[in-house]
Amino acid sequence: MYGMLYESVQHYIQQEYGMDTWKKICQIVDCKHQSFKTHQIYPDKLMPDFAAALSACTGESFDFCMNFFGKCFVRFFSNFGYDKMIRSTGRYFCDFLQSIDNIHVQMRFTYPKMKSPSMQLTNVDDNGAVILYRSGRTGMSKYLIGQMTEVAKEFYGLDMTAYVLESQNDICGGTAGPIKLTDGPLTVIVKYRLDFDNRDYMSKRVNVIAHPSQLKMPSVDLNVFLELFPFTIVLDHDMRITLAGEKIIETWILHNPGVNPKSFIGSHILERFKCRRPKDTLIEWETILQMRTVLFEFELIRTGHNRAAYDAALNIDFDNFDEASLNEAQSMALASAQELSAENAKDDAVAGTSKSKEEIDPATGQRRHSVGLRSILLKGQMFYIKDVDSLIFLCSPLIENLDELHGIGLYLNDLNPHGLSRELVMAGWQHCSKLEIMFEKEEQRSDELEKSLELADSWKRQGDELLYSMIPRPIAEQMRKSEEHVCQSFEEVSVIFIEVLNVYDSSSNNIQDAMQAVTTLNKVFSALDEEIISPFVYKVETVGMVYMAVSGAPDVNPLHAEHACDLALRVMKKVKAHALPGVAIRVGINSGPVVAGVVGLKVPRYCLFGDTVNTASRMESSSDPWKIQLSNYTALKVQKVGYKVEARGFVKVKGKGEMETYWLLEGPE
Ligand code: HEM
Ligand SMILES: Nc1nc2c(ncn2[C@@H]2O[C@H](COP(=O)(O)OP(=O)(O)OP(=O)(O)O)[C@@H](O)[C@H]2O)c(=O)[nH]1
Repeated sequence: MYGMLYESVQHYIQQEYGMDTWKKICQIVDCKHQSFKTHQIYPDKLMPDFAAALSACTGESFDFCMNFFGKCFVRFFSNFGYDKMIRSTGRYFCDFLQSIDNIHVQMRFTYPKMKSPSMQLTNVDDNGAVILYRSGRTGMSKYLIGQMTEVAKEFYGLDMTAYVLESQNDICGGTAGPIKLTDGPLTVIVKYRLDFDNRDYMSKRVNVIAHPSQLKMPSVDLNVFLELFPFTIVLDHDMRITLAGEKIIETWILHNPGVNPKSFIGSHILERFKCRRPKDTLIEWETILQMRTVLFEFELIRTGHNRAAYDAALNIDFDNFDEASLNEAQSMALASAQELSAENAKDDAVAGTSKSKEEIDPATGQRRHSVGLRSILLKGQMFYIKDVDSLIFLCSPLIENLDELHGIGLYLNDLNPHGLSRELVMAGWQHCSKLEIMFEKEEQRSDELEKSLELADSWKRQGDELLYSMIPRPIAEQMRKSEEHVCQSFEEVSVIFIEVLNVYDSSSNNIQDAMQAVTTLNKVFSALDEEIISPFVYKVETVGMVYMAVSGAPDVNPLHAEHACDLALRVMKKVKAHALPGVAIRVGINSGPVVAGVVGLKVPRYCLFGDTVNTASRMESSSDPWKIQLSNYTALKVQKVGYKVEARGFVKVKGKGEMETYWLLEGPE
């Protein structure tokens, strides 16, 4: 499915539910796309997966989400100026409903690989209408309701409610989980009742009075139609071709060399054509009579393989058919035509059962090339002509560009001059070449955008890592969300100070010594960093040879004293194992209340304030090498849970007087 539909989903989920929800949905769906390219095709199943993920994130039902996506699409396509197209479809909502097919068909140049649904208005009344939706995709029926509701409201000021009257193969409908959206063998058919105020349309429709001059006009001779529309065919109640425009017969012969040209007239339409749109339509008089507002597409069945056979077959005199009189080329043409038509019949038999055999080449999205000529696709509507009690398929060939025109074996002058076919081909051709340039430019731009998004993403990640190294992640995220300054008080934390000893003799002026000291210090501090296990312990800062950490902030942690002691014991062991010559460390820990906050603008730091910090620092500065000194309060806390401590006695601590302290010997068994 084209990226435009997913762009609308992404845009409005971000707008209505926020970027975090969108990111969460992408995670659930495992969607790798940072953005969607309008004209690129993505897997169909993404749409229901997004709906199921949004349903899981918001608690809304799956159907609600698909309905929401349909509304998003209508709001979004105005960005492409398509709202003008909707407004121009007609004065009334019913005019629009009858034009949806046409809208998609007209979009073929812009979305050449589009496999759009077909819609058919089967009934209109003062209170609304009944519409039949056919599609090769499952799960989109509520999406369509969202689209129609939004168009009714936005473009026609109508409050419309839609509900499903009956449906075939539609597995949507309240399913909470993702559903498989496949272009499978099934054709989804859903009949909706649309309730809205339709009195204006009905009144104007009934009161259309033919101009008096029209009443006297003679009925039109069918042959005039056939001249005006040379690809037209006329059908009787058995759906047999009773009349046909000269161009369609000529093309049929071109595509079926060696088959009696006269056999075209009188044959059943399905002997000569495959109905491409609407899919799986019953080609019977009564059914088609109900579908006069629907756009049909019929593909000419061809056994055509090359011009030589065609040229040879041209002079076969089928009226006085005498096999013996055929020359070699004509006999070959006849034989290969019969052989290919048998093959075609076999193909159709296979396609008939699987119904999924697409004539569309999945790689290019174009109709598969025949061995020689391309098949021709006729697009038009079925009209009932009362005078002759016949259906006329008023159509013209759907040709996207000059290459396709040649591929079918036609020329511009084969297309009726007054219809738009020629302009369409030329416009299509120019349009396509312009579009191709635009697509390439857009592809480049979106690749650049994709790359810059990835680059921005990696920069953001690096920035975040840098930020989280200065400020704890929860604090940084809190700061992102609100402008106000972050400052918190904690009832009880444990602060750890670790000083690295004998790394550097400050009296030495020797550069080598200084560089050696930096290397050693970096080694020790890196070893300490590896022991910081978030969120139990957080590294606050390093000042000179001193490394400061805290347990219990920013994430409150009742076991802060234990985690602080565990860190100290691990670090002691690790630095000893490094056996750096002459280097030793000493550790001090204290527990108590602190105030924590981010200070500074240039290099914002997460700092702790309070006497607890000062005392912890004193525990370290008055400790011995290779020793862990605990304040009295911390020692008693951890002793209760099995940590082995040894009383050091009373120590004279600067600014604190005599303090009873303890050595930490080891952790609990
Ligand atoms: C006016 C501009 C519109 C454009 C450019 C447009 C284009 C498209 C495109 C590109 C697709 C995807 C098909 C594919 O990728 O194979 C699509 C699908 C679809 N469109 Fe439109 N569309 C338009 C209007 C509408 C409107 C007004 C409706 C109905 C009210 C509608 C109903 C649908 C539905 C139901 C699908 C889903 C495919 C499916 O059911 O098979 N579209 N359309
Ligand atoms: N690294 C670090 N040390 C701190 C912090 N807060 C206090 N200290 C140290 O804790 C010790 C005791 O602090 P105070 O009681 O304020 O003593 P002071 O008079 O400011 O500093 P001294 O000159 O060391 O006595 C001092 O050595 C401070 O440097 C801090 O946030 N980070």
